[in-house]
Order: sequence, then structure tokens, then C-alpha cells
Amino acid sequence: MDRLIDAIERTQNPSVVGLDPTEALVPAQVVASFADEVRDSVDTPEEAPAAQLAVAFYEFNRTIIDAVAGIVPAVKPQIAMYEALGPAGIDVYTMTCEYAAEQGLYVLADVKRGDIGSTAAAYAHMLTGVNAGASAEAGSAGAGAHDPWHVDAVTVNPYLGTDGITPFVDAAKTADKDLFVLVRTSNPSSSELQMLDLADGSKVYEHVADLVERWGADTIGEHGYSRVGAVVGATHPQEGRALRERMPRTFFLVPGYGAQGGTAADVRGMFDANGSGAIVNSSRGIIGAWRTSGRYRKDMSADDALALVFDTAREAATAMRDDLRAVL
Ligand SMILES: O=c1ccn([C@@H]2O[C@H](COP(=O)(O)O)[C@@H](O)[C@H]2O)c(=O)[nH]1
Repeated sequence: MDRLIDAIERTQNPSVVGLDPTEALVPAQVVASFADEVRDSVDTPEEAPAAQLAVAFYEFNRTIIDAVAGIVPAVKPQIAMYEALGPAGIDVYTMTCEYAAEQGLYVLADVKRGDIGSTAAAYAHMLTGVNAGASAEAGSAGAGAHDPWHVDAVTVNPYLGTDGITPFVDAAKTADKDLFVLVRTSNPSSSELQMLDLADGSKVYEHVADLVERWGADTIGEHGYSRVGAVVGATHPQEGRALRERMPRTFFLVPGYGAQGGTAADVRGMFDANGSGAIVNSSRGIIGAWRTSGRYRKDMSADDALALVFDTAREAATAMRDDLRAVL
């Protein structure tokens, strides 16, 4: 986690921009501008719509990354939006991660992996990269591996327990990277499972929190936080504050700010006494700021629309930074 915390200190900004493009979040003229290029490059006409959207996503993402680099320390590309487009989308996912890394951003891949140990070991190669002929065991890639993903951290679902997590912890140690485990998620149905009572009087999410502290215990870095972070939703300010006490060595990824209703005041308690210990995500609030700016016109050129995306994303990222700084 040290590299992330250093990047937060450099930018004086504990926020991360989520790269969650959808067709509705990319100006229509930008998508349309790639029609000719894509028509000439695909093997079959059926591939064209997804391929066109994928190229548009990449152009859009590069615009957002250029706008926020230097203001934020990190980006969080959400893989679901790219997987929805098939192979062209996956290509654009890796290209986006590579471009963000080239701009000096910490890349947090929101992939929410969760499976049995042997499969988790294969998934964990997203952190270590791959060597031809290497087994799927975590850490088998190591030095000299080809790293097609260009990510610094992944999100992981703990529902399968320790053997689904250990390969990611091993891979993170091998590759000097991190993972963030879902503990108290921001979504409306999160309490169905996470708030269930256990026999000892604690809640399910509290038990997961204790496991996360334990999973990271031998990976504490120079800043006092482990490589195993926790996802704690901005929509749960009270539990978030209690988790900060309960998990002194665990860095938090806090989604739910902005579009889901979370505020700077809500996330304040998720930071430690030094104003560290957490990074707050906003996706739609930043990348969709052009739509709510009142400055968009349907008859704009694609170039002008991208310029608006750049300006509004930069303004929104700056406003979020200042909003968080005001409470820390
Ligand atoms: O508890 C969670 C875990 C992950 N997310 C992800 O964060 C972003 C939030 O997007 P917004 O547009 O800022 O609402 C998205 O990728 C989610 O999958 C989360 O929201 N809550």
C-alpha cells in the first residue's frame, strides 16, 4: 500500500476516479466518429457495434486520464463495463490500464474476483503477470514475467474464505502490489448478508473485517498499512467509523461518494487521525460530469465534446479533492 499512500501524499488528494464508461456516459458524437474506422477493421459486420464502442471508450478514458492526472493519485477501471463488449472491451481495459500507468497513476482494477484456491491462483496472475509455461500457482510468474494487465491492485470478494484470498496475498507480496477485499459494500442490498448476526454477537461484516486484518498482518508497509485493504462503502458512515477503529492496519477503498449519495462528511470517520487510511472513489460523478454541466450540445463536434469531457472531469475531480480536504 506504500506506493498508493505515497501517491496520495504527492497529490494531497485521497480520491480515485472510477473509469466505468457506458454508452450513455460517452457523448454520442464521439462514438459516431469511429464508425468508418471500425467498419474497415472488423472481420464481420456483427462485430462493429461493440468494436466501435470499445474504441470510443478508449478515447474517452484517455481524455479523462489526461484531465485528472496530476490531480488524483489513482484510477479504478471497472472491468464489467469492458467485459460487456467482449474481446474488444478487454483489449481496451488493458490499454486503459497501461495508459493510466504511463501517466503515473496507481491503477486499481475493480474485478471483484472470488473462487476456490486453485482458480484464485490463476486470477491472481493479474497481479504477477504471466510466464509462458508457468503453472497457475500465485507467485510462479515473478521477475521477467509478461504483465499484460498493468494494474497495481485488484478487488476481491471474500465469500469463499481464506483459500480464495491467500493466492492474491502471495501474488501481491511477490509483485509489490495490493488487494482490496469487500467488507461493507455501498449498495442498497448489502445488509442482507453483511449485517447478519453471528453467535458471538458480532455481525458478518465485522467477522470479515477481522479476517482481512489477519490476512494482511505480515504485509505491513512503511506507512503502517498492510497490502490487504478493505472496501467500505461511503453510504455506511457509522459502520465505516467503527471499522476504522477495528482495522488499524487496513487501508480502505471507499466507493459510494457522489452518485450513490455519500458525502465528505460521511467518509470522514473512515480516515485515521492523520487524515490517511482511506481513498474515496467517484466514477459517474467525475466521468459523467459533462452531462450535468449544462454546457453539452448535441450538435457539438466530437472534438468539442471531448474537450467538454476533459474540462468537466477536471473540474469535478478538483471539486471532490477540495471537498475531501475540507473535512480532513
Ligand atoms: O461496495 C462497493 C464496491 C464497489 N463499487 C464500485 O465502485 C464504483 C462506484 O461507481 P459510482 O458511479 O461512483 O457510483 C462502481 O464501479 C462500483 O462497481 C461500489 O460502488 N460499491
